Parts: sequence; structure tokens; C-alpha cells
Amino acid sequence: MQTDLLSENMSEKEEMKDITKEASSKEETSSSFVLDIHDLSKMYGVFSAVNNLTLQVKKGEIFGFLGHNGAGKTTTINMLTTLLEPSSGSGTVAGYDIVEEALEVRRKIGYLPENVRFYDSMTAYENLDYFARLSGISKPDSRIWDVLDFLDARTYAHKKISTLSKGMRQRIGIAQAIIHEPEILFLDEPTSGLDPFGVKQLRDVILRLNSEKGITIFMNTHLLQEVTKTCSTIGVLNHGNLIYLDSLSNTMKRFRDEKSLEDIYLNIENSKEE
Ligand SMILES: Nc1ncnc2c1ncn2[C@@H]1O[C@H](COP(=O)(O)OP(=O)(O)OP(=O)(O)O)[C@@H](O)[C@H]1O
Repeated sequence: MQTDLLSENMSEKEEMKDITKEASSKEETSSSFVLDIHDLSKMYGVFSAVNNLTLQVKKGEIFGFLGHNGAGKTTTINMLTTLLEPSSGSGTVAGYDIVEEALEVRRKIGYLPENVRFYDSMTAYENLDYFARLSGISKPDSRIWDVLDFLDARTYAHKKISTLSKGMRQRIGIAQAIIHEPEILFLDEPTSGLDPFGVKQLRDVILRLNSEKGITIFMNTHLLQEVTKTCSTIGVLNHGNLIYLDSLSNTMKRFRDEKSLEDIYLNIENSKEE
């Protein structure tokens, strides 16, 4: 990948607000953060998978959480979505404590895990109806069609999940994750296993969810190009430690001499090793 591509990606982002700069403003109040965690850690026995993670994500951001395999990204998302109790530290998501108010957090978030699970012998509509009722939605039918229309997935409604392609399963997974109109959507490696066309379609969906529905996005990924095309802010996790946090625009400026996204990433990782 050449610098031309970097510039092209950057020009797409030039109008994007410098979110990190704003987030660091002293006038910032905690209420403008949809995610606010302090010294969050997770130990598996004596092994520290996530180590004193402190992080804020503003409403409306698309946050890209980067890291190599085993860095601790999924463990972090599992803590933020209340699936896993932290060993220490504290945090709020959508204003609710991730330990003390886990049920309230769950009502306010959507989550698309890396391998989303459905009832495969049921249709997409039946799966969504089940989740909509579980979420206590009063008029599930109209909500399901609204979401399917937004995702351009109406034609798949009455197909069995087992007959859907990976890309379409992901789309129904997103429908399930947003059926209850969450404030923040967590995505764990959402483009994993998709072909280039599927990757582009999913990227467009993520951008529209953010711009048209106002949903804050927290996305785990190791695909660097996806980050430049989607995210406003990036964090890099390395062996459970947050080693980098800044807006995408600042990152591109800071590393303007690097030839590729991979070089930027390696520069960030190496600078921590030194
Ligand atoms: N239940 C568990 N018990 C023990 N160790 C675990 C457990 N779950 C995860 N780990 C370890 O914690 C570390 C972080 O794992 P995690 O899945 O959070 O990383 P990741 O960044 O999401 O990686 P990947 O991109 O491969 O999914 C890894 O070393 C992993 O082996």
C-alpha cells in the first residue's frame, strides 16, 4: 500500500472532527462519554489479559480498537458488555456501572460477537422476533421491518438462517444487535471471513448506523485499512496494555512519513518495546 492510498483515505477524513482533541478538553464532562472506564483489568489466574485499561469514548464516535491476536480485545469487549466481570477497576457504559448495573447496561448496548449465534433452523424474521420480544419491544413486527429496511435485508426475512451467506448472517446479526435501539454498538472483528464486497457493504452499514442513527460504535479489528475508512479514533492494545490512543487524523499526521498502514502500526508497537 502506497502513500497515495493513505492520502486518499485521509482526504476522506479531513472533514472529520478531531475527536480526541475535543475529548481531552478540560471542559469535557463525563456525561459526554458513552463509555468511561478506569483501571479495568482482567486476570485469568496469574495471567493478566487486560491491564489497568483507562479509556473514554465520546458519544457519536467510531472507535477502532486495534491489537494483535491475543492482545486482550475480546476480553475487553466482554467486560464492557457485562459478559465478563472485571478483576479490578471500574467503568460505565451509557451511564451505567458495568458491574453494579449490568442489566441497565445490556438494555443500552448492542453487541455483534465475532461468531454470531442464531437459531439456524428458524428464519431471519423468526430469530429477530424472538430477540425483539426478549428485549421487551412493544411492537416487534414494525420494528423488525424498519431495521430490515434500514439494512436493505427485507428479502432475506423469510429465509432460514442456515441458508444465508456469511455476509447476510452478519447483516442479520447487526439487525439483532440494534433491534432495541442501543446507544452504543460493540463489534468484535465484524469483517472477519467476509469477501471484499461483503467488507465494503458492512463498512457502509457501520457508517450509516453512526451518521443516520447516531449510534456510537466500538469496533475490535486487526484490519488496518478498515480503521482508516471507518474510525474516528483508534486505540492500540498490546499484551493487555493500551499503548496508543489518538484521533485517526492526528495519527496520520504524526506518522506521515510512514509508507503504509502496516508501517504505522509497527512503529506504534515498536516504540513501546524500546
Ligand atoms: N477464559 C480464558 N482463560 C484463560 N486465558 C484466556 C481466556 N480467555 C482469553 N484468554 C487469554 O487472554 C489473552 C487475551 O485474549 P483475547 O481473546 O481477549 O485476545 P484478542 O485480542 O481478542 O485476540 P484475537 O484477536 O485472537 O481474538 C490471550 O492470551 C488468551 O489466550
